[in-house]
Amino acid sequence: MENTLNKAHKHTVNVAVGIILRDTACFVTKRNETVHQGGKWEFPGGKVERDENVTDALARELREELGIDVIDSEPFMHIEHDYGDKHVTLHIHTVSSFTGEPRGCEGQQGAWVLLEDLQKLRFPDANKAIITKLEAQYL
Ligand SMILES: Nc1nc2c([nH]c(=O)n2[C@@H]2O[C@H](COP(=O)(O)OP(=O)(O)OP(=O)(O)O)[C@@H](O)[C@H]2O)c(=O)[nH]1
Ligand SMILES: [Mg+2]
Repeated sequence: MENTLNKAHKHTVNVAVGIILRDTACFVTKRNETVHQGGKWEFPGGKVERDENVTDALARELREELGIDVIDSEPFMHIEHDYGDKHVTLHIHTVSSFTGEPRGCEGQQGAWVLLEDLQKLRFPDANKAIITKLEAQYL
């Protein structure tokens, strides 16, 4: 059974994802139209590189994408999702301590959104469980 699982998930892409929290809002960005799941909102982050752990990848991606330095992050949840064209494993952390002011450093749109308003935005399908858990935990 374990072999079957390993085989099925051999091509999963490991992604470090940050829920940037301040009071009752979180900072989200919009994915470029041309990329996988383009045009949808996302929690900032990106692929974990070889020889990198999730915490390091998260810090690197948030520095590159938002220009912030993570002081502290906490594991929030894991999600595996198969988009058909791509299988992803999201390693999601909450980030409530950081320096700098987040902005879209790579030209992407960014916004502070109240947690209660997240469900109004269009996110990739894998993100539904994140929003459900955030609402349950913080609202
Ligand atoms: N960053 C991020 N990726 C997500 C989320 N939800 C989700 O399904 N993904 C998927 O995770 C995958 C990797 O994320 P990414 O495109 O940000 O990776 P990256 O920054 O390293 O991009 P690059 O290496 O192409 O420059 C994408 O296929 C994306 O569709 C999310 O909330 N945030
Ligand atoms: Mg990214």
